[in-house]
Amino acid sequence: MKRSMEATGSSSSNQEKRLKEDLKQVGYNSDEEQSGKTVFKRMFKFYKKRAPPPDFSDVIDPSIVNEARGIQIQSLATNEKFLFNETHRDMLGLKDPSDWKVTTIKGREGLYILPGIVREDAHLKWLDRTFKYAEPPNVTNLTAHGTSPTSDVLKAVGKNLRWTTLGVDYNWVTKEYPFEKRQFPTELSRLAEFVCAIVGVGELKADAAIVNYYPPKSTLSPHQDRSERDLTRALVSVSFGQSAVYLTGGNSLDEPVDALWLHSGDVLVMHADQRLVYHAVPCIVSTRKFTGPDGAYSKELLDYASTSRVNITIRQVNE
Ligand SMILES: O=C(O)CCC(=O)C(=O)O
Ligand SMILES: [Fe+2]
Repeated sequence: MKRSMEATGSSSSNQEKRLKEDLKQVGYNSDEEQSGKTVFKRMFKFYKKRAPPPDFSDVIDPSIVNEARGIQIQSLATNEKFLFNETHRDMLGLKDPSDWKVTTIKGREGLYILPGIVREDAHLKWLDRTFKYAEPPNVTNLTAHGTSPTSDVLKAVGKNLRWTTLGVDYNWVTKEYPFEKRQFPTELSRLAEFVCAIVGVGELKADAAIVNYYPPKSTLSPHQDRSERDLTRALVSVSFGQSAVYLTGGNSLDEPVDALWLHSGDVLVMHADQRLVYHAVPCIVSTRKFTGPDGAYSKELLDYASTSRVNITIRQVNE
């Protein structure tokens, strides 16, 4: 996969220039500037920095067309085969696909961003669910320490929760998925199946998900998701709560990197040449407050939603 530097306006030399200027501002000397870090690691560090906060003016807003950066937005032609029904509206909380828009980036064929396709009234319901997902028998980062609660996860350990694996459980140490699987939430497989059908990236029989919980200062380091057994299948990610700067690069850490905003209710699809690219979340940025209908959600959930972020990546691991 090669990207046209001119077309996207985000050539590595431009990025290098900005990063160097920024490094100078924070008092790094030229030896450290040339420390041999990859383009991706420098970008990650740039956006991770908190004091002073980074300049976000280069972060792409996927809901705005930007010719210079190669950002295109299209409506999705809805096909009668995928008629929107009550399940999509009520269980998945999706907007009618005739209102969906899909954003693509020149040179990143296979990457799709669907801004705000989850209905406003469904964001808190999804966030609430993500803490139910963290209950046994599902595995969390706290399970191995024996501190994963059996109920009221948010109230009990919300600040320490980082991830939950669902369905076929990813093994973070061996970076492998086992062959056995547990029951997988229907709403997640339906969401991914529906999105993939509408975007037109082939079938996805989702059987695994990783839920990442991001309290305000947390990050996710640059990585590729390559352990799923069939890498021709798309990966579908959906975000809730506060916004993230999402970095998307190439198949190596030295290729150009784009920074995108991902907001609550946005879906991102990685497919084809974009399925294996390095990506990362260097920072969470507070952009909105959640109030919700009176008494419908706990104070803890409203606080979490108003300060933190949750992302679910839905995957097909087995054939
Ligand atoms: O939080 C995100 O947007 C990305 C999560 C991710 O890359 C992963 O779970 O593999
Ligand atoms: Fe990932």
